[in-house]
Amino acid sequence: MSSLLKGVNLYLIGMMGAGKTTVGQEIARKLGYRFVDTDAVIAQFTQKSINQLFAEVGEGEFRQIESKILAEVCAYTNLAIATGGGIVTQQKNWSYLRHGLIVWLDVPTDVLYQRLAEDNTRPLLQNADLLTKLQLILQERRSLYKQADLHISVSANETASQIAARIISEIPTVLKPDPPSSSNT
Ligand SMILES: Nc1ncnc2c1ncn2[C@@H]1O[C@H](COP(=O)(O)OP(=O)(O)O)[C@@H](O)[C@H]1O
Ligand SMILES: O=C(O)C1=C[C@@H](OP(=O)(O)O)[C@@H](O)[C@H](O)C1
Ligand SMILES: [Mg+2]
Repeated sequence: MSSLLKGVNLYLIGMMGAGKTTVGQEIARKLGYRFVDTDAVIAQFTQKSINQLFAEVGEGEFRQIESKILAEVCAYTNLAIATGGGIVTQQKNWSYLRHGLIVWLDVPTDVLYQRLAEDNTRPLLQNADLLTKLQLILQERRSLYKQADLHISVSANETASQIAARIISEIPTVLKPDPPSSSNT
C-alpha cells in the first residue's frame, strides 16, 4: 500500500475527539510512514500547551501558527498527519491539505461527548454545555469536513486499529492519478 501511495501524505481531519491523533499513529505504523500531529508541533514550537496558547494569544493567533506549521509540514512526504479539528476553517489551509489525501473521521456527537466529557485539553469546549457545543461546532464545519477525499463514518465500538485498516483499504478508491509527464519528446 505504501508503494501505491508513493509517499503521498495522509491528512486526518474531523471533530475534536474523533480520534485523529490516535488513528493517525496507527496508520503511520501500518504504512511505515512517520506520524505528525500539528497540535504537538505547535506546542513544541511555542513551548506552550494548546490551552495556554488559546488563553494567552487567542484563537486567531493560534490559527495563524497552525497554518504556518501546516505549510511547513506539507513540504515533506511519507507522513500521516493528525490535524487539529479547526484546521478546515481557514481557506488557505486547503491548498496545503490538497497536497495529500484528506480523510474525514466522522464520529457521532454522542461518542465524541463520551470521549471528551472528562477531558480539559480542548479550550473551545471549556465552560460550555459539551454536547450542545459539539453539535454547534459540527454544524458550522460539516460542509468543510465533507470536502475530504475520503469520508470514514466511524461506529462507536470500532478500535483505532480497525479504523486505520479500513482507511488503508479504502485508499485505492480515491488515489489521485499521476500528473501527466512534462517530457516534450
Ligand atoms: N477508536 C477509538 N475508540 C475508543 N476511544 C478512542 C478511539 N479513538 C480515540 N479514542 C479516544 O478518544 C479521545 C480523543 O482521541 P484523539 O485521538 O485525541 O482525538 P482527536 O485528535 O481527533 O481530537 C482519546 O482519549 C482517545 O484515547
Ligand atoms: O477543533 C478545534 O478547533 C481544535 C481542535 C484541537 O485538536 P483536536 O481536534 O486534535 O482535538 C486543537 O487544535 C484546538 O483545541 C482547537
Ligand atoms: Mg488531536
